[in-house]
Amino acid sequence: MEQQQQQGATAARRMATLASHLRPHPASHPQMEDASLLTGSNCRAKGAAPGFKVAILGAAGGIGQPLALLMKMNPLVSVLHLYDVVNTPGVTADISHMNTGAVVRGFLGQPQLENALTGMDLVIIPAGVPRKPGMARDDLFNINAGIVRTLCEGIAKCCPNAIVNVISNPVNSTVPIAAEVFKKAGTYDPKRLLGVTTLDVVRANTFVGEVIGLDPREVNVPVVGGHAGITILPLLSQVNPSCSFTSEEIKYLTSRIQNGGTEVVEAKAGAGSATLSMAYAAAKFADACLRGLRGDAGIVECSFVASQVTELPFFASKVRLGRSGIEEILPLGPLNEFERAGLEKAKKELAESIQKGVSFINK
Ligand SMILES: NC(=O)c1ccc[n+]([C@@H]2O[C@H](COP(=O)([O-])OP(=O)(O)OC[C@H]3O[C@@H](n4cnc5c(N)ncnc54)[C@H](O)[C@@H]3O)[C@@H](O)[C@H]2O)c1
Ligand SMILES: O=C(O)C[C@H](O)C(=O)O
Repeated sequence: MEQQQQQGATAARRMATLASHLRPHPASHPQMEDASLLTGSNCRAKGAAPGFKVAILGAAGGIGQPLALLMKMNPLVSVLHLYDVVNTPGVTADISHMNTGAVVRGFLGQPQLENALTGMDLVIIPAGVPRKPGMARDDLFNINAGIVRTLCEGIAKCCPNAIVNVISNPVNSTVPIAAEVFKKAGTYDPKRLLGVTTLDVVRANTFVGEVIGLDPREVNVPVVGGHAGITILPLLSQVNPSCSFTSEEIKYLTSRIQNGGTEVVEAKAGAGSATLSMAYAAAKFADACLRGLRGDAGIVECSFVASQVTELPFFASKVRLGRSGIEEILPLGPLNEFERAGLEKAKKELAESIQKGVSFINK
């Protein structure tokens, strides 16, 4: 009797799956946004393992696509929403065939933004234009500021408690923009808004590993300040494992880390900026946020966040992640003279970039 009931339930589920794939669909693709497949934040999606719900905004882009692939591979993710203004049907179909746990759904264009965001635990934003040779990140402000504002208005409305990871440049301004949007909406929680600076740490670990002859996975370099040129401040005096550098090495490493983005922009010669290493870095950071949400202890990453570590309202430094997002902002630790001088220069530029973002929303 019990066995017959089980067989009946299995057959019904298989029929429903088949029907959902055969049903004519407005977006002409079975994996695209469909109200019948959307679940509340407490429900488990059809066929999904327990886990977190993650949205990527700008998912069809150079970063978005490999990031979608990496998040589909993350066992902590049960539902993955891919939103963009172009090409999400193809990216969604492609990624959804991976036999990993997360259920993937695509959302195309502004009318589908709210469905993309509803019920999300983590929203990652790589939407926006990238640099071309000769440009500074700040040259992207005019286009990307408006994109980030619109997306954050959607977050405030549809998933105000989500952790938000901002990748879109200029990060030193887009994070303050996001904060101002959330303040206006009455949903701002500084513990849940994080600018992604992980690529600076990833690069620093790689370049320092090369110089000292260590596997980069065994190296940890804190990189503080912000995410543009001289605001990127690697603390080479605090490298773990502890090591010393000549002054030539310090100059070389600092400059290479600060200009890592430009190195890629120039090598790509007009075809964009870092996408693959960035997707790796973003996936690493998102995984840390999810492990924090799960309640894992001792998760520490550098990130550009609302901060009292300096007199500036935002600053990148080590933060401890937990169930509520940022649980602690760690102090900078002792800086040497070279780093103190770098910090003063960084703060001047950072203050202007932060103010530019704040004024954009409050003009
Ligand atoms: N934080 C970092 O360390 C870091 C590193 C690399 C790149 N970036 C930045 O990330 C951004 C994206 O870079 P990319 O190489 O992926 O660019 P890309 O042009 O390849 O992709 C951007 C995607 O955003 C989409 N998009 C544009 N407007 C949108 C909107 N309103 N809503 C949703 N999606 C929208 C585009 O359609 C495109 O698919 C750039 O601003 C770049 O400077 C940041
Ligand atoms: O350099 C860029 O424009 C992209 C990104 O900020 C990077 O550091 O690679």
